[in-house]
Amino acid sequence: MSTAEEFSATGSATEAPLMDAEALERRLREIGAARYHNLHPFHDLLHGGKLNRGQVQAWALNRYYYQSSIPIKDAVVLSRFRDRETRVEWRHRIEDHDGDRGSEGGIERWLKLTTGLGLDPDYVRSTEGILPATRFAVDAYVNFVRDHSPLEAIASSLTELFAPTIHEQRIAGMLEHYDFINPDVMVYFRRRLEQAPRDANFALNYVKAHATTPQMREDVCKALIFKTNVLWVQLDALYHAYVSGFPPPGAFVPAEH
Ligand SMILES: O=C(O)c1cc(C(=O)O)c2c(n1)C(=O)C(=O)c1cc(C(=O)O)[nH]c1-2
Repeated sequence: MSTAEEFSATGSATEAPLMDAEALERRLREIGAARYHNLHPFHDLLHGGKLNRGQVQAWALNRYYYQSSIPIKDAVVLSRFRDRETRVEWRHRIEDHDGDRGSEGGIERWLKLTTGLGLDPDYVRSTEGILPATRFAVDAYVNFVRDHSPLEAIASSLTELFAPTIHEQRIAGMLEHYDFINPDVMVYFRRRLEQAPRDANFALNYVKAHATTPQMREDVCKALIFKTNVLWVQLDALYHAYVSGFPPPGAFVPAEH
């Protein structure tokens, strides 16, 4: 059933708002259960210890582009709100990733991982070796929050509802299976275990309160589907390049195959 059909079947603008909000949450959780990137075969390989160090390097290098674009995306989200309360709530997301003078943020924590994996931080920061599909997908996310409604911009962050489970799997799986991974380089994910639930709960409560019509609820669901696709295609591209073995011209080539 499409999201449009589901909402015309289960809700109307005249129904009690609480019911509509609960139906929306159920639908969002169904979308995550069916489409989140924890289901992607690349993650099975990564968390199950089936990749070599070069393939893990390729994943971390590409993922840096996502990490470093998140605060840019969040600055765009913030710019969509005239309402001070929402901006005040949202701005810590930028600080979480950028840190501050004298305090480290998520981007630096990510560089601990890439450096621990043996990648030169200047090379990682340059983003020169990333896959074209990584760049296109991540840029599409930034453009989405600029070009869609502020409600959809917030809704597109809702994949974070499902992130803590995958972060736990990743910490445990990678520490268990790879001798080149140690707890120090996994600090990024440990920190996200506290940050992601707080952010996801705000976004969920926001869309439940502000998506007050069937069309708005439909738009919220579509924004989440869009975002699951942003995540999924990045792993498709990594799989094609580094598992199937077809890196596109100009992309990072691991020393270890
Ligand atoms: O490792 C992951 O699987 C994963 C997924 C996601 C996500 O679901 O978008 C984020 C993160 N990590 C993450 O670390 C992060 O900071 C983050 C921010 C956002 C967002 O959309 O604003 N998603 C995610």
